[in-house]
Amino acid sequence: MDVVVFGAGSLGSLVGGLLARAHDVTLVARDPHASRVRESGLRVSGAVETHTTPDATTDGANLSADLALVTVKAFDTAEAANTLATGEFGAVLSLQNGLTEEILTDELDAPVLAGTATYGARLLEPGHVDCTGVGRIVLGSLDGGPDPVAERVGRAFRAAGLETLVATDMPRRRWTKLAVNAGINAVTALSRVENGALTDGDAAELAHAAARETARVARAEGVSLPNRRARTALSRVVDATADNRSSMLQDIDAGRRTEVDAISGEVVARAERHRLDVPTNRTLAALLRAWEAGRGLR
Ligand SMILES: NC(=O)C1=CN([C@@H]2O[C@H](COP(=O)(O)OP(=O)(O)OC[C@H]3O[C@@H](n4cnc5c(N)ncnc54)[C@H](O)[C@@H]3O)[C@@H](O)[C@H]2O)C=CC1
Ligand SMILES: CC(C)(CO)C(=O)C(=O)O
Repeated sequence: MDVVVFGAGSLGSLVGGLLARAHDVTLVARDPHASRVRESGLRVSGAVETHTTPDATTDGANLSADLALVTVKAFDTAEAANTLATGEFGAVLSLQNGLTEEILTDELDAPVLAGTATYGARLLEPGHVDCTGVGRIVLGSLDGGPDPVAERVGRAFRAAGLETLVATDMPRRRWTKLAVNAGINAVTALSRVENGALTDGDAAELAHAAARETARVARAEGVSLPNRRARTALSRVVDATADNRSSMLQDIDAGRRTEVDAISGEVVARAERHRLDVPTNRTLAALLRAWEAGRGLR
């Protein structure tokens, strides 16, 4: 399979590097990472050790491939979609946090698949990505149900040794992940604590309230996500990732823009469409956006 990875930073370099063990991969990345990969290949270290030689470019326009994998940060999705629209792809798959697929479906003719990734990745230096944890990629039809394109992509991922599940219930999985991120990411980022601090107490209650509100909005969107399921998912992720600093907290630590708009902000935006009030997400989004504005990041 030919694969273009649009936005090869941490996650895109890891997944693209692993896919290059079995497929023709082109990374769309920034320099100096792109030029280093072209010169010396891509080193993957940590939980998976390998060295592969994907192609790499800084120009994502006019490319064509069987699959475009979108791994830019959520706030770069619209620009990525505009650039990808100049090319031709058999399918497009996002592995980003937050609800970004709708931005891709608006711009692109190719079928857009939904995906989630629990692999951990960190770009250590140009040409070198660390796999901080082997997780799983789950992908499938954006609307749910069986999908031959998703099956084909799943087989290609597994052929390259990536842990991959093709699921028929992506709507519920996307919203469950959003509920978990709306709870954990926003609360840990604002209170500067590891995920494990949300095991109990007031901060945990706040995270669960954000997840519950998200589940309510999911149901208004026609997705069956009971509060109980969102609560259990959040508690499981807190336990499984107790020592993690969430990606949003890492962004705050590094003084970078966060993915608030695609997580808490998206819950608020969708709630408004259904005339629902989501006061916890509204407050969390406002505080995160105020932090970004105060640092000139928005
Ligand atoms: N890093 C991780 O372990 C995981 C990340 N994710 C999600 O994956 C997405 C990406 O996260 P990271 O890889 O950590 O972010 P990152 O910031 O390391 O990578 C994104 C890359 O896209 C590049 N980029 C953006 N626009 C571009 C353009 N027009 N042309 C070329 N390059 C462009 C940026 O320069 C950056 O290197 C986020 O939504 C994140 O939440 C999900 C699971 C795990
Ligand atoms: C699952 C979780 C909350 C792990 O930290 C995550 O997705 C993130 O940090 O973005």
